[in-house]
Amino acid sequence: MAKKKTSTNKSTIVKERKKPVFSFLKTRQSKTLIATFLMLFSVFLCIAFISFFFNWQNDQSTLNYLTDRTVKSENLLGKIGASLSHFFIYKGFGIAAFLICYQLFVTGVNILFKKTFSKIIISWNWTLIAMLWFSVAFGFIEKKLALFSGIIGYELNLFLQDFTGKTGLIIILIFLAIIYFIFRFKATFNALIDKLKEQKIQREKRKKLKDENSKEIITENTDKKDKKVDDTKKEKSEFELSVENLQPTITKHSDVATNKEEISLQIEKEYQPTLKVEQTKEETVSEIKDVGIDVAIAKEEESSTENLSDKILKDFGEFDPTLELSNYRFPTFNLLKQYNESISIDPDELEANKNKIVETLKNYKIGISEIKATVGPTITLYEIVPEAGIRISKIKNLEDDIALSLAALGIRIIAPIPGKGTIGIEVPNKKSTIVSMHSAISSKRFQESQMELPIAIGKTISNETFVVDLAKMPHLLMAGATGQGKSVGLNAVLTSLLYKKHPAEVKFILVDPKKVELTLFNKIERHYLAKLPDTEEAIITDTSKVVTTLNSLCIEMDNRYDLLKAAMVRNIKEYNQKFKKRKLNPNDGHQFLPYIVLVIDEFADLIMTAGKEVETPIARLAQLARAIGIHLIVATQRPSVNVITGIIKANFPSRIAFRVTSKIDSRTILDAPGADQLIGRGDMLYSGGNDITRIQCAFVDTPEVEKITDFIGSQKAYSEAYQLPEYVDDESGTSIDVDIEDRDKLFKDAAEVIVTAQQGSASLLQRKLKLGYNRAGRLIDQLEAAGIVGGFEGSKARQVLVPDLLALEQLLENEKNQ
Ligand SMILES: Nc1ncnc2c1ncn2[C@@H]1O[C@H](COP(=O)(O)OP(=O)(O)OP(=O)(O)O)[C@@H](O)[C@H]1O
Repeated sequence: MAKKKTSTNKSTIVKERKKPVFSFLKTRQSKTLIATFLMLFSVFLCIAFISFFFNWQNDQSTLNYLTDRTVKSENLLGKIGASLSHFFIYKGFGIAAFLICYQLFVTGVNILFKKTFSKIIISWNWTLIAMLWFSVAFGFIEKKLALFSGIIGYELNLFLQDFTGKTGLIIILIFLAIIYFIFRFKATFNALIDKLKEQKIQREKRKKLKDENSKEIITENTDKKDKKVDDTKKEKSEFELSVENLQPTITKHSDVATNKEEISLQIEKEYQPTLKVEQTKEETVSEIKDVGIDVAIAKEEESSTENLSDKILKDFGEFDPTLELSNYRFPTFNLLKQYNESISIDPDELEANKNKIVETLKNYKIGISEIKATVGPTITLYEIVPEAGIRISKIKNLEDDIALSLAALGIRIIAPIPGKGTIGIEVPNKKSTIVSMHSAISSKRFQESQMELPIAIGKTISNETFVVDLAKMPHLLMAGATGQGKSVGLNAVLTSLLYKKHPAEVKFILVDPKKVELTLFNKIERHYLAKLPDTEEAIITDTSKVVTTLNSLCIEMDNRYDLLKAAMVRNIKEYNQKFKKRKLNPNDGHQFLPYIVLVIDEFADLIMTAGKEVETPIARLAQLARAIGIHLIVATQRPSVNVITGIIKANFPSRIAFRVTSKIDSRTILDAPGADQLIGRGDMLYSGGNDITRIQCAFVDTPEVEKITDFIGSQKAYSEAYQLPEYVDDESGTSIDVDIEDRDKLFKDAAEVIVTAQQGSASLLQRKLKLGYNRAGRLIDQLEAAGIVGGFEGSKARQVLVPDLLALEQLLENEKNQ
C-alpha cells in the first residue's frame, strides 16, 4: 500500500511537473510563435524546392557532405535546402511535395485562428492522401525521372502495376480521385449548407427582433450538458449566441424556467412604453413630412420659372445664327491675286533724296541733327530731327518751298509727327509696290481680329496691314477725284467683310447710280444683300428707289430700336448676345439682327438729283443708326461743301481721302490739307477723327471680285434676300377700308395677334406676320374700321377695344350676320 501510495504520489508529481510545459504550449504567445515558424518554414521549403528543380543534379554530390563547410551547394537555401528538398522530393513525393509547403502554411494559419488540433490533423491527412495520389499519378506519367513522382510514387506505381496492370492503375487512380472529391466536397458542402442555414435562421431572428421592436431576449448560455434539447430549443440556443453581447447583464439564476418567465415579463414592461414613444415619433414625423411636401412644391415652381432661358440654353445650346447656312464656306485666299510685294530699296534713290532734303533745309538755315528713312510700299518717310532751337512752325511754313526744291509730286510734310518729336517728309518712291488684297486679307492682324466688322483697307508706311472696325467708325466717308482708287477702295471694304462675316451676320444695301461698279455683287443677292420687298434688283441704281430704301432703312432702324428697348439692351452686340443665350423670345418678335452696311457710290450724283430727300434720311441714319448695327459708307467724286454738307460731315467722323485736285477739297474731306499731295492709284489718307494716316489702299481687281462673288454665289443661299420693311409715302394708306369684302386675307390673323397681345401697333403685325410696313399699316386701318383697335394716338400704340379672343369671335360673327 505504502508502495502504491508512493507510486501514485510520484505520478501526481510527474503530472504536476508536466503541466507547466503543456500549459506553455497553450499560451497565445507560443501559438503565435509556432504558427509563425510553420509559415516561414513553408516559405523556406518552397524556395528550396523551386531551387532544387534547377540545381538538383549539381547538388547531388554535395548531399553527403552536409557538415563539410568547404563543399558548397547551388541551392538557394544552401545544403540544408538541398538536403530537405532531396528528402521530400527525390526520396519522397516528387512535385507533390509542394503540398507539404502548402499544408505547413495552412497549419500555421489554423493555429493562429485557433483551429482545433483534430481539424489540423484531418487537413494533414487529406493532404497526405493527395500527395500520395499525385506522386503515383506523376510516376505513371513520367517513369524515367523520379523527380516528378519521388521514390515513393515511383515504387508504389510499379507495385500497383504489377498487380493491376496499367489500365487497372488508371481506373484505381480515377476512382481514388472521385472518392477524394466526394468526401472532401461533401464535408465542405455540408458545412456550407449548415452555414447558410445558420445565416438564414439568424436573419429571421433579427427580423423578428425588429418586428417586436427591440425586444430584448436574454438567455443564459446553457452548459454543454444541455445539448440534448429539442429542435425549438436548439434554435433558441443559436439565437442566444447571436445576442452574446447581452450575456454579461444576466444575473445568475438557478431555475431556468422562472428566469424565462421573468424575462417575458420584463419584455412586456419595457416594450410598451418604447412602442408608445415610437408611435408618437411617427406621428410627429408624418406631420413634418406634410409641411415639407408643401414647401418642396412651392420651391420647384419658383425655380422652373426663373431658369426658363437657362433651361432652353441647356437643352438646345446657344442660338446659332449661321445654322441655316451651316455648310457655308468662306471664300478662299487663292481667289485673290498675288503680286510681288517685296519692297525694293534703292540706296542711290535714298541717298539722293536725303541730300536734297538736307540741302533744301540748309538753304532756309535749318540744320538737321539726325535723319532716318522708312521705306513703305509707295512712299518713303524721312524723319528729321532738327537742330536745337529751330521752331517747327518755321519748317511747316516752308512746306511748299521744300516740295518745290525736291521737285517731286506727292510730297507731304508732317510737322511734327504726332507722338514723336520729329518732322516727317513723305517722298514718293520711284517704283511703287502694289499692296494686294491677298496680303491684306491673309495678314495675321486681319485674320485674328476680334472686331465686329473688320476692314483691311491697306498698308501703312511701315508696311503693316491697317485694320479698322466699321462698327466703331461708325460711318465712313470716301472721297477722291476720279480715277484715284475710290471704287477699288469700296471693293476692298466689301471684300474684307465677305472674308470675315457669315451671310447671317452682315447684309449690304448697295446703291450704285453709275450702274457698273457694284453689279458683280448681284450674284450674292440671296446671301449678303438686303432689298425692299417686291423689288427685282437688289442693287439700287434708281434715285427714287434710293429715297424709298433710305426711308425703309429708317423704319428698320426704328423697329430695331423697339426690339432693343424691349430687350433692355443698349446696342446690337448686347442684343444679339442676349438672343444667342436664348434670353429673348422669338414669339415676341425678337430675332437675330444682322449688321446692315449701306454703300452709296457717287453720293454727289444723288444729292444733285434728290437733294433733301436723300440728305434727311442719311443724316438721320448717320446720327442714330450706330447702336442698332446700320453703318453707312458714302463715296463721292466731288467733295464739295454742297455735297458733303455740315450735317453729313458731323456724323461721318471716319473719312478716307484719295487724291483730290485742290487743297480746298482736301479740307472739305479731312478738315486738313494733304489729300491734294497724294500720288493717286490707291494712295490715301485715313482720318479716324484725330490723326491722319497715310495708307496704300489694297488693290482688288474686278476679276478677283468676280471670282469671290462666283464662289459665294455658287453655294446654297437663303430663299430670298434680306427683306427691308416696306415704306409707303404719307399720302397712301390713310383711307380706312370699311368694306368687309375688301379686307386683307390676313385680317383675322392680324386681329387675333392684336387682341392676344393687347397692343395695337403696326410693327407688331410686321414682326408677327412677317409683313411689310405698308400692309401692316393697311391692316391696322381695317382693324380700326372694324372697331377692334382705337384711333391713331401719335407715338403711342393704338388702344385695343376687344378684351379677348372670345369677344373677337363674337364680334366677327355678328359682322357676318349683319
Ligand atoms: N490700290 C491701288 N493700287 C494700285 N492701283 C490702283 C489702286 N486703286 C486704284 N488703282 C488704279 O487706279 C485705277 C482707277 O481706280 P478706280 O476705278 O478705283 O478709281 P475711281 O476713283 O473709282 O474712279 P471713278 O471715280 O472714275 O470710278 C484702277 O483701274 C487701278 O489701275
